[in-house]
Amino acid sequence: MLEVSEIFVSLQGEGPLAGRPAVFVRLAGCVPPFCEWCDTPQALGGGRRMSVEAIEDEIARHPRALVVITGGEPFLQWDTGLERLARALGASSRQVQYETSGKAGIPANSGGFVVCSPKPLHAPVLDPDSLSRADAFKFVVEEDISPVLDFVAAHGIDARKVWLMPLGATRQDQMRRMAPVWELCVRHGFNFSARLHVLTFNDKRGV
Ligand SMILES: C[S@@+](CC[C@H](N)C(=O)[O-])C[C@H]1O[C@@H](n2cnc3c(N)ncnc32)[C@H](O)[C@@H]1O
Ligand SMILES: Nc1nc2[nH]cc(C(=O)O)c2c(=O)[nH]1
Ligand code: SF4
Ligand SMILES: [Mg+2]
Repeated sequence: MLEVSEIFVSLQGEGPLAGRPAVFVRLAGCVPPFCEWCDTPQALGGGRRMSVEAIEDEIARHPRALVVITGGEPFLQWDTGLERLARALGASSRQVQYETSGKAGIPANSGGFVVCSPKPLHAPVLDPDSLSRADAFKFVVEEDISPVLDFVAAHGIDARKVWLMPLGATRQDQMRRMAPVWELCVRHGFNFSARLHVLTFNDKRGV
């Protein structure tokens, strides 16, 4: 069984696969300390208990090539159902992409494209083996980029795997921070990620 916050169909709004049609499975529960600016506080506690088969059935109703598994912290539920769901999706023609902070670890055989969004306050609990399994890193930037540069240097991360994304759960905050974050990407040779769903729908949920 898995604790689910929501399942919805949309477009991937951020990161390396932005723009792609996708089914989103948002698993419930995260590891404290929570990010003070988390834009999905409804997913930090418990969710609706669903069997892996029921989630597969729900996903099957939406013929999208990409399944984004997010949260909360999805890998918290690896041993209690997510591994089984990942295997079932792997056996289908779907591509899986994970959104993770990395603080619950990243399994060796996730079978998907892992986008890790490390937070400075979690850095002490992130294990190097897990981080080596991330396919891309998406850092949320408010203003000061030095924690990102320190993290990238400490873990020897290739700039081509790094995306900077402006902090902000509203259109107004995104608009305000896009230019400075864009400039930081230009200066340091990082990729830029907008938050397309926020720019398009502001702080609406389930998009
Ligand atoms: C809600 S989190 C769920 C996945 C995982 N817990 C994580 O943090 O990566 C999904 C993505 O939204 C980002 N995010 C959350 N709140 C945000 C905010 N206020 N502004 C910008 N990005 C935010 C996270 O960094 C992460 O990349
Ligand atoms: N459209 C859309 N794209 C997203 N990419 C990652 C999301 C997430 O909350 O993990 C997200 C989300 O909530 N909506
Ligand atoms: S790790 Fe992700 S889900 Fe958890 S509090 Fe931070 S942004 Fe929210
Ligand atoms: Mg989101």
